[in-house]
Amino acid sequence: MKPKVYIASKVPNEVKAYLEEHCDCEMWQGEEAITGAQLAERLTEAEGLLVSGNAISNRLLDSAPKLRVVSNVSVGYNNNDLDAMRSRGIIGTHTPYVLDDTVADLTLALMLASARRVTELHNLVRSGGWQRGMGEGLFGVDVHHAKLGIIGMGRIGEAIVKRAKFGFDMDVAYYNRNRKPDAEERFGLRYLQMDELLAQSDFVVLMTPLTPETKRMIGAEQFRLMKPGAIFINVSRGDTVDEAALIEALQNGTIRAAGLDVYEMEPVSPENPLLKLDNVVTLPHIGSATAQTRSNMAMVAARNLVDALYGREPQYVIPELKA
Ligand SMILES: NC(=O)C1=CN([C@@H]2O[C@H](COP(=O)(O)OP(=O)(O)OC[C@H]3O[C@@H](n4cnc5c(N)ncnc54)[C@H](OP(=O)(O)O)[C@@H]3O)[C@@H](O)[C@H]2O)C=CC1
Ligand SMILES: O=CC(=O)O
Repeated sequence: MKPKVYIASKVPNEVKAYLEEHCDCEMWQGEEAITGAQLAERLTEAEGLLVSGNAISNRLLDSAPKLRVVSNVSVGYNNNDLDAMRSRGIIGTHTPYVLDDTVADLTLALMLASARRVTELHNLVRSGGWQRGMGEGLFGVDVHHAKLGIIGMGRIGEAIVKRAKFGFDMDVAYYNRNRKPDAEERFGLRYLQMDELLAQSDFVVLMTPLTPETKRMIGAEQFRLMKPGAIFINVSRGDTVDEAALIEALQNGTIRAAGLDVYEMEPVSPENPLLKLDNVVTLPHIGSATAQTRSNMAMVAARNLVDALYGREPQYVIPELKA
């Protein structure tokens, strides 16, 4: 008998075919993303779950008595209750590496768009505001040769460094929980304590996972330490930043601008003041979302799921859940 699996997000046909070859699959068919309540109703018989973005809470697991494997189609797993999974012996997997370049590309897009005011000027042209030559009031700042400070020098951090150093001749420093001598040597990186990095950088990019330690690691004090011309980019998770402090820093000119892919509340409320500020470029948590990369992520997640269900060591077990 094939193991029963619930596929909670749309996957490409070849991934579906692979899963169907090995598992007895049921798949979410809704146009909108599945809600937590809808997911809970569908897990009573499932031994495996392929999921993208839904919280894996203790409550959800209570409604999934046969579940043995949760395969996340994401590298981040901050929405997985690891204690609850561990206590039930559930294997958890994720999809590192496969999305690094795509997320790094998007990070550079946010840096460029914020520095060169791309969305603000796009809106100005579209609304008929380009009446004569552009004055210096609309000038941006250079990305090339600027100082970049990256907080969280992991897989994606390194992919950002490659682009920034070799594409834009940026002077890159980093702060990380543990120093990375190997990356320092390969890329000629400077290691700085966080306060020093904040004070020196023209661009501050936040690229840590969300953990109890990184929750709101950037707040009013950290924005005060940044240069008045600094541009802040967050592609990690919304809760790594005190969003009220960010809004204040952007409104009162403590920093120049921000490029954001993630928010405290997602989807972000249309009433969120961040959406009304010209010096903010906003994206809908779309860092890894190209067709190729999402498809590749789904295949990695499917392989993780099948391997775990068939008693083989999956390639990417969540590190905290490794035996
Ligand atoms: N917006 C989007 O669509 C996407 C967002 N992400 C987010 O990016 C995160 C990073 O991904 P990835 O690069 O693959 O992860 P990695 O685990 O490779 O890198 C994370 C880095 O952050 C460091 N770190 C962890 N805690 C701290 C801390 N308290 N202070 C300083 N540094 C810390 C780690 O250091 P150490 O090595 O010492 O532990 C590590 O070097 C994901 O967890 C996810 O939240 C990822 C993909 C897409
Ligand atoms: O946010 C996306 C992820 O893969 O993590």
